[in-house]
Amino acid sequence: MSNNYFKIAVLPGDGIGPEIISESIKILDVIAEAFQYKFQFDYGLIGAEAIFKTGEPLPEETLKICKESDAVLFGAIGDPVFDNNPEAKVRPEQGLLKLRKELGLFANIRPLQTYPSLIEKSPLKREIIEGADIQIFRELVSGIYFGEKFTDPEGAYAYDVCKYNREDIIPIAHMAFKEAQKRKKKLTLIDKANVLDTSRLWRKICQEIAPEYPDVQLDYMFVDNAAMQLILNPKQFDVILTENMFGDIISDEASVIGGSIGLLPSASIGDKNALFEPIHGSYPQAKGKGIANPVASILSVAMMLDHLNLKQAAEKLRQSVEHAIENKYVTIDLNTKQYYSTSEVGSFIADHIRYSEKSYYNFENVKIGKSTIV
Ligand SMILES: NC(=O)C1=CN([C@@H]2O[C@H](COP(=O)(O)OP(=O)(O)OC[C@H]3O[C@@H](n4cnc5c(N)ncnc54)[C@H](O)[C@@H]3O)[C@@H](O)[C@H]2O)C=CC1
Ligand SMILES: CC(C)CC(=O)C(=O)O
Ligand SMILES: [Mg+2]
Repeated sequence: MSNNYFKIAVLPGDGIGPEIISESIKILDVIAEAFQYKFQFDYGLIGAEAIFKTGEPLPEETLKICKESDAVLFGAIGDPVFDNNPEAKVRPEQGLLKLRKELGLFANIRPLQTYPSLIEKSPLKREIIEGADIQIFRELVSGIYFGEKFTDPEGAYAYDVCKYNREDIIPIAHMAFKEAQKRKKKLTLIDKANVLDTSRLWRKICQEIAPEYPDVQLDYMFVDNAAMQLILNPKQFDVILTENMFGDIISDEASVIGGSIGLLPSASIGDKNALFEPIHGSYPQAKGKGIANPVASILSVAMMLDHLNLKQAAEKLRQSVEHAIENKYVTIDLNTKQYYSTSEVGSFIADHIRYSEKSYYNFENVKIGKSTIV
């Protein structure tokens, strides 16, 4: 990887995937110009689109592009054709799961923050959510999503096995402890150790590792209680560490604190590869309507820039996203009375980067799209 030239694998996927990814590419083009970087975009098929075109949810060619990249930018996969057909053997989600496994992306980091101008938009009360700031570390390549599975041909029973090895837990646990050291020094392991052997293994390993991080307070919480505590008192959390399925579920729940799932980005990190994706899915009901919030994907780009060590560009991008949100330049999920389209929000953020980097930014220079006022 040279200092200013980066190969980015781009996998738009299904549903709103292509729409949000096209806003992220718009942003990367502006960042390339403003900061003198060169991004080479190599596009690949994945998910339902890949099944329809090739018969496979993750074609070999896509995997090759990803393995040869400095980072992968992923949109979303999933299509009602498969969601509504339990008999389908080849499914879009298999493409994403296989990609995560093949790239060894063991840690999925999902940051959650609140924005002052969105506090009133949340169904939760101001005093509960104001200032909430949580980093979720979700294990991504083991557990029940990857265990042995079976469906009885007669349809009488089915099972999915949840299995964890020590080696699956240790690396992500260290990452989470280290992150807690940089923050408020509190790590909460969310599990179901009162029932599950796998959860007891997670607790045992965290207890073994904890003495290496004496400044970090390690807490435990059962996942059913955690689902409640996240809504009752999210400010009690700093860094959360959890297994694959619990992390999937509680992070969608936690997105309500920020105002919309359309705001939450993520980084999936492995030893050799890294992939950046919103936490949401393909939101098929919104496909082609221009209403999807592109911010989760755009903030995933900020996480990608951090990973590529382009910290200044990442910081500028985050400032521009905040500027858009604070100026109420948002999609319909955040303001049903006055809203902008997916591409208008992307352009507003891109223009803010462009003009403020050239130091002649003022609000007049920014193209104001036509908002819809209800
Ligand atoms: N990483 C991925 O690619 C994921 C894929 N999926 C797939 O996506 C499909 C739809 O799944 P759902 O359970 O409906 O989850 P979803 O995350 O696609 O949508 C759930 C709800 O979240 C909101 N939402 C999601 N993204 C948004 C955005 N960018 N802007 C504004 N609002 C947004 C909408 O209200 C939507 O009805 C399924 O096929 C599922 O398997 C689901 C989760 C993750
Ligand atoms: C669609 C699944 C494979 C994953 C999921 O829901 C997620 O990673 O958030
Ligand atoms: Mg999910």
